[in-house]
Amino acid sequence: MTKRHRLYLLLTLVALLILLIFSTNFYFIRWLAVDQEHPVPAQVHSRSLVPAVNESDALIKVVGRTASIQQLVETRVVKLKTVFKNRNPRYDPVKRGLVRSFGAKGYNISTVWKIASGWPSGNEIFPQKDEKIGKVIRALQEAQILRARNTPRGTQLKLVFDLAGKQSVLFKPSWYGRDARLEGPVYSGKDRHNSEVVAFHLGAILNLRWTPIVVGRKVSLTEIYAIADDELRATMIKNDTRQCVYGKCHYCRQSETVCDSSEGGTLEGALLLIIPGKFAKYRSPWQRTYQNGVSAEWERNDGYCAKVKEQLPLERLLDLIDAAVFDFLIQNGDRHHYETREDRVLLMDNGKGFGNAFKDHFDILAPLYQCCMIRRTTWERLLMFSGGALTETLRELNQIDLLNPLLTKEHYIGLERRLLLIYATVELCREKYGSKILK
Ligand SMILES: Nc1ncnc2c1ncn2[C@@H]1O[C@H](COP(=O)(O)OP(=O)(O)OP(=O)(O)O)[C@@H](O)[C@H]1O
Ligand SMILES: [Mn+2]
Repeated sequence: MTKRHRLYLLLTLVALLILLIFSTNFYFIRWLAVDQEHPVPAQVHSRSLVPAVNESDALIKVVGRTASIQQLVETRVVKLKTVFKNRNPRYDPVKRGLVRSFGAKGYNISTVWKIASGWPSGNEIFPQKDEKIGKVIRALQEAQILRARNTPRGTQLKLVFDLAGKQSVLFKPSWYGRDARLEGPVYSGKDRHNSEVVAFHLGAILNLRWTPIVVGRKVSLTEIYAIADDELRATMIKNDTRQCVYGKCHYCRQSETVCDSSEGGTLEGALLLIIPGKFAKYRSPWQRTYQNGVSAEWERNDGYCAKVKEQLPLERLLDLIDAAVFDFLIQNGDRHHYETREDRVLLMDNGKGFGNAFKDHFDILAPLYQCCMIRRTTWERLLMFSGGALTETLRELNQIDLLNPLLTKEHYIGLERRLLLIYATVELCREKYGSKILK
């Protein structure tokens, strides 16, 4: 071999070596991106592979990731088949059954509360179809309020009323008008009483009957003052002639009151029937940090669900995914903790929904798109209410409430828009992993 030949051979070997290193790396990166253990749609994952950034850019990175998944899902919405866009005739008898059950009707005050307290089983708080629901609703709307006090439970202003017939209820007052539009983080603002009522109706429609029974009601704070205990009275003040209250709680301030209206002399609020039984409280695995610019692990790690799967039984995870679907529809991004009854997840505290009809906080759906699974029963129920049937049914239930209209037209439009986003998310998961995503 000449010197020249040896040089050629050496150069060829070096080139081959470089090629080998390059291709191994390429396959390694691809393997990372496919990520079998952490089921996330492939496109979702690769589009979210944002170049590494320094810590101060962390939020941008997080926003970039969620936004790219959202973009992908939004693109998929356009291609949804007609089953997702047309009405499914099967919803109609279900709607009629619900409207009949929920329709307010006459009751006996000495038996009505016992009926309701006998219903809860596991996390199901009321029956699927029972005209006695209408009796409980009417009783909540009409029963005389005998005593009132403050409760420090939770962090926001809440009262406890003792109703005739020996039943206590929680009262969450109205802080906003129906067309309020809250900007900023998803958990902004105070409770929305209408959200509590709508959540009850939506839970019935989706057959996630895990919410308390709730009605809207106007109460006179002047009358409440007369039956309030001393502690509550101490937080009730007059503004001109109107009676106001600020209560005692973590976020209660004398400068932040709710008051009787000047016209009718009443204040709107939601009356929540107290769910009997013992609850356990857990930190949500998808809890937010509640700090601007600080992200939680679930916001950074697309493979986060694999970790949650190691820590929770499948049933709990499926409950949390159902809750995420529910919360995404109402736009409640504040389920920092969840409570269980007989080991099943409750949908308690639904006051942070419907803050902004024009906004879809997509990351509320993270449990669904990060785990890529959903209960088959939930999926089929969602499909039953396609093509506008969801809000048609919801409007009819909402109409039964004394505070109707509970939502503006824009909120109903928002609900339908989000339902399509849920369909598209599940379809993307199904395309990637097949029908095994339905549990
Ligand atoms: N309908 C109900 N039946 C029984 N208990 C209830 C009901 N609603 C709320 N609670 C209890 O009261 C606690 C506080 O209620 P809620 O979570 O609605 O208040 P909050 O002020 O929004 O609290 P947070 O700021 O922690 O979200 C709940 O954790 C739950 O244990
Ligand atoms: Mn809350």
